[in-house]
Amino acid sequence: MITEGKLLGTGKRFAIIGSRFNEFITSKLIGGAMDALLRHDVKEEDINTIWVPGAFEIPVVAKKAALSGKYDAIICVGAVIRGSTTHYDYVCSEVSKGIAHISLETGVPVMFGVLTTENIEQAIERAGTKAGNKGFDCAMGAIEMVNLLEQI
Ligand SMILES: Nc1c(NC[C@H](O)[C@H](O)[C@H](O)CO)[nH]c(=O)[nH]c1=O
Ligand SMILES: CC(=O)[C@@H](O)COP(=O)(O)O
Repeated sequence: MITEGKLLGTGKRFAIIGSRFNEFITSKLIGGAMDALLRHDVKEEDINTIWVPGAFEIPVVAKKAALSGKYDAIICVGAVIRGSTTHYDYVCSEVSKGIAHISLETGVPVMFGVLTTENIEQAIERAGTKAGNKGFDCAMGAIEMVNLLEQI
């Protein structure tokens, strides 16, 4: 019987990929992810934080990380905030599709922690204020997925 995923990251290795666009949000998401990992028995030396220019660049780096065999899970965080053109739609669509595809293609859990918001306020709310920290949540999901996949 597959038990509910354990919430310990003992001995597991994680990559956190953050996009520098809206860095003031991404840095909070990375902090939340680090907090979750360290609180659940992951060693600091087993966490590699990688910065990319924007969310659109996350998938290519996530794919290389997943194929490297160096990580048990990959946590992708960033903030795509709608502007005045349709660029937002294309970035969000490609980032989400890309991340999902890598997970399925490689079998490595690649967590989608990229905020896609209508405005800055919504992003701030999800980066450690009244709506929690999506980076923390994604890291907890990563720990659960690593343990769960070991049991299947
Ligand atoms: N507007 C946002 C972007 N745009 C930049 C793209 O992600 C990409 O870096 C560029 O199109 C070059 O390939 N990125 C974000 O992460 N957040 C945004 O709000
Ligand atoms: C998500 C984006 O790419 C967006 O912030 C860019 O802003 P704009 O659509 O005003 O060029």
